[in-house]
Amino acid sequence: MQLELSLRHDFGSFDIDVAFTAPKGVTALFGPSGAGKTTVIDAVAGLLRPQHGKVVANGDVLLDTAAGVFLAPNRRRIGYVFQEPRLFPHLSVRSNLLYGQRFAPRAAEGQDFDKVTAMLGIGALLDRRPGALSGGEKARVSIGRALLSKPRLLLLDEPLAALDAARREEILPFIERLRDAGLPVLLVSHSIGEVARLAQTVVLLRNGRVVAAGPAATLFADPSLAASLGGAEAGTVIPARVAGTEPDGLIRLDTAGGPVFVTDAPTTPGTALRLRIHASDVIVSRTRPEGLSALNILAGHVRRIEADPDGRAFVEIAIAEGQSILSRLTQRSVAALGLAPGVACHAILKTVALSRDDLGAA
Ligand SMILES: Nc1ncnc2c1ncn2[C@@H]1O[C@H](COP(=O)(O)OP(=O)(O)OP(=O)(O)O)[C@@H](O)[C@H]1O
Repeated sequence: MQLELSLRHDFGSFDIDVAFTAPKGVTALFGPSGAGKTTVIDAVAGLLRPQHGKVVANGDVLLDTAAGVFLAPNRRRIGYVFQEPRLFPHLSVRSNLLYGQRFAPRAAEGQDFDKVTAMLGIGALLDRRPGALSGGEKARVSIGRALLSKPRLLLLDEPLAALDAARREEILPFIERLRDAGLPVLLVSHSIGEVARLAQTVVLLRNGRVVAAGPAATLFADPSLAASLGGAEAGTVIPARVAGTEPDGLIRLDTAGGPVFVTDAPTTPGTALRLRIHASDVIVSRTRPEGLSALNILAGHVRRIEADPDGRAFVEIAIAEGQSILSRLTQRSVAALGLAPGVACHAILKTVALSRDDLGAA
């Protein structure tokens, strides 16, 4: 499944001109408020009829202004989950879910009622009304309703924004499962942590234009994009695999740059994970440090350095072919250490800095 989109529209006070391709998996639209994220997904859903544009989902043309094609929203087979779950308050959870199912084409592939309710953990809620659900439960029901319409593509517009951290943590694994089940997802999110955890592809928007688009790991490792992709919360995502539990309880993850020890992670050896490493949690040493309490020392070399206007810099450290992590240092440290592209160095991470939030399913 692949989504190709080009879109030009002038609202008068704001004009948007974007084009990108979303391969299968989760594609995140990221950017500041007013960048045009919702406008893009509204055009995909058919809620906006742009002045110029083309939307092709797996070869099916949903919109082509040049050819006069505009498929009505209900014929696009797209599931749209809004920030606030728009459930029918007078209907039970079961009836809300069945409402989604009414739109599913008979022959369409997709998961059936029992599978969806089991996957989202909402089987016990079926006879309740939405008013008697928590925010996280409502979000799951609204994702379930969208899934039961057997969409070819799921649009998630800030589905977790209204939830607290605990409820978010409740939903994230379900979105990971959708991704793993192969359903393409276009996700709008303000949270760089969420994007890092879920997205394989990132489209960075600003002022109605695409600033950068491509594989998430590549964009996150680009120091020149770090200010836009999180700023103080910027970080990279690297693959990791659970090696086992140490006698002292720490869990060893193997990465291409060496072992990383964490306190909270799945313990089944062999489990593949995505490990997010915050740039501000990484310090850099030219020599391999001795007598240091931090256990996580990854060897690599400097690839790129990008200075900030505020006296700091993002340093990209390559730890393996195609894998980098970022460190956020003061420019003074960069100079004192003599860091420059090609210089060998060690990236040091504190074990306690690596929390469960930073580990996602691969
Ligand atoms: N129907 C409309 N008429 C006029 N302007 C509009 C319309 N819809 C959106 N806009 C403008 O387009 C711009 C982009 O809006 P959009 O909702 O796509 O941004 P966004 O990136 O989703 O922002 P946020 O993160 O705040 O939701 C905004 O300046 C908005 O005011």
